[in-house]
Amino acid sequence: MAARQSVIRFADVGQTFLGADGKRVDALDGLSFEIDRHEFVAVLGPSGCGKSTLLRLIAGLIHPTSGSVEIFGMPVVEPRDEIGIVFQRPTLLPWFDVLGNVTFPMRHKYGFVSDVERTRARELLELVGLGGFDTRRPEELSGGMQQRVAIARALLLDPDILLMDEPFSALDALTRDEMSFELLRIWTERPKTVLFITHSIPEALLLADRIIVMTGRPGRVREVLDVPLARPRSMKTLSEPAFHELASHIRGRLFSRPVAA
Ligand SMILES: Nc1ncnc2c1ncn2[C@@H]1O[C@H](COP(=O)(O)OP(=O)(O)OP(=O)(O)O)[C@@H](O)[C@H]1O
Repeated sequence: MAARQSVIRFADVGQTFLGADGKRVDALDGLSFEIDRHEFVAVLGPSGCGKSTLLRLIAGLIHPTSGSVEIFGMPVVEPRDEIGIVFQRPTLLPWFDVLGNVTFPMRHKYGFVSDVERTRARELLELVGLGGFDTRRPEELSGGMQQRVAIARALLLDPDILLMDEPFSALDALTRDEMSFELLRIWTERPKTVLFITHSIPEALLLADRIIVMTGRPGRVREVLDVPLARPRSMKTLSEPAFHELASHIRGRLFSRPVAA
């Protein structure tokens, strides 16, 4: 069996912000966990518990007030190419066509896009099911299609780590299920370490190897749960008894208060 390799490591991380009213907001407190290479980990927690903050820490967009955040054993000091990010909204640039949007990270980083990268971008568009859509404008695409473009863009620099912040929450329920299965297919074809933030217990169970369940603010780890559901997962997975047992367990954890130590 291959040795486990920790890719993301949070050690006793605390994050405090100063609100607009000058009051201190403790967003995270004593947060510790590790994520292994090519693991798919979902993060579930009540609104405002610091899930996006956790993602921004990994992305190097903010720095922890206390504790340490490491990627591949090195503290995160700035945004890195090893990380691709997909947000809730696709945030496509309306003045670029689909290909221009997917290749944007290259243009932003190097000031130009090579033919090799254009070819790679077209391959990624095939991968996300948008082959032949290169010259379309974002406004011509549905929400699900735009989010596929955002996923292709996040994969352009071939990141080891994919951070996804509620990427499907703005989509209708059917498209959301479809996108979940698409993401699993992409992850199988191009293994990545994925951290996926969601409010949806079924979505977390369908996608993840492990689920980090957080407490309310300040966010801490309430439980890290293995998801032993067989892969490949399909619509059938949703009706497995184990799926329902896990969902009800998580629901109980999310809606119970922590017991004082
Ligand atoms: N830059 C900031 N300045 C001040 N407060 C902030 C800042 N960023 C986040 N916060 C606060 O930190 C807390 C955690 O925010 P965060 O967005 O990480 O939560 P979340 O779990 O992602 O929320 P949701 O599930 O509603 O998206 C919230 O109370 C938020 O208001």
